[in-house]
Amino acid sequence: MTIIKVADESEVISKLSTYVEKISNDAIYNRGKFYIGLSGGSVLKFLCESLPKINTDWSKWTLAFCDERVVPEDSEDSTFGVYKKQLIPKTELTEKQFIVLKQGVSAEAAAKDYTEKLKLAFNSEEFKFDLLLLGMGPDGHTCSLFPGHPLLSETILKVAAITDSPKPPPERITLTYPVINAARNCIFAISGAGKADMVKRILKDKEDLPSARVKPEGSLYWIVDSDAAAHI
Ligand SMILES: O=C(O)[C@H](O)[C@@H](O)[C@H](O)[C@H](O)COP(=O)(O)O
Repeated sequence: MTIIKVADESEVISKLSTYVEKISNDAIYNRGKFYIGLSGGSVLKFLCESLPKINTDWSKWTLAFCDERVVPEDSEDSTFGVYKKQLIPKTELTEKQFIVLKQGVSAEAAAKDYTEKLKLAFNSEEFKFDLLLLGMGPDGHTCSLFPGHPLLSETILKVAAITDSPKPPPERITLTYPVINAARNCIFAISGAGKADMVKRILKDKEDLPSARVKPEGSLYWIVDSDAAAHI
């Protein structure tokens, strides 16, 4: 694990650009494609600002979601809805490159459908992402994997439904650890004093919280600004 401490949120955003640029260009050079998993919450804002700055072959990108809220795409709670408005117009990406949630069905049906879409995108039963961009909530959750939730021990499903998310909205789909930990790279991007206590509990005290269970086969980076890193 590499911990990268930076001064503030704008440096989190510029570090993210540097890492995503390098990882995407390596993947495209070595395998001709780049598979990335995006998150919502504060990471969404970081990515909408940092991705348009990078030099890459956008046509080789496939974009999926580490988790997504089961809401209509035009709702402001839809993670894809925000990327559609705030990222696509600033890059050469097209909507077709995003693997999106099926609309108008239950969380469980959406999770099954998403699994099928990932199988097609990867042309495999194994979903090996080049990069997952992750956020961490103040309770230590990542994706929609919350402390104490039974989904933490899911080993069969690759994409699971959750209908009792403590963070609203309650219905979501999420990647599970077998997929997260198969990734070639995972990056947490964390900013602000509100995350400082949890950053310490995870990175210093090594508490067994959901974000601490992200231990990919590949590389793991935590980009943390000085407010979030205050206690480490
Ligand atoms: O749907 C969501 O909210 C996200 O996809 C989620 O996984 C997010 O990354 C964490 O909840 C952290 O969010 P914050 O960075 O806003 O605390």
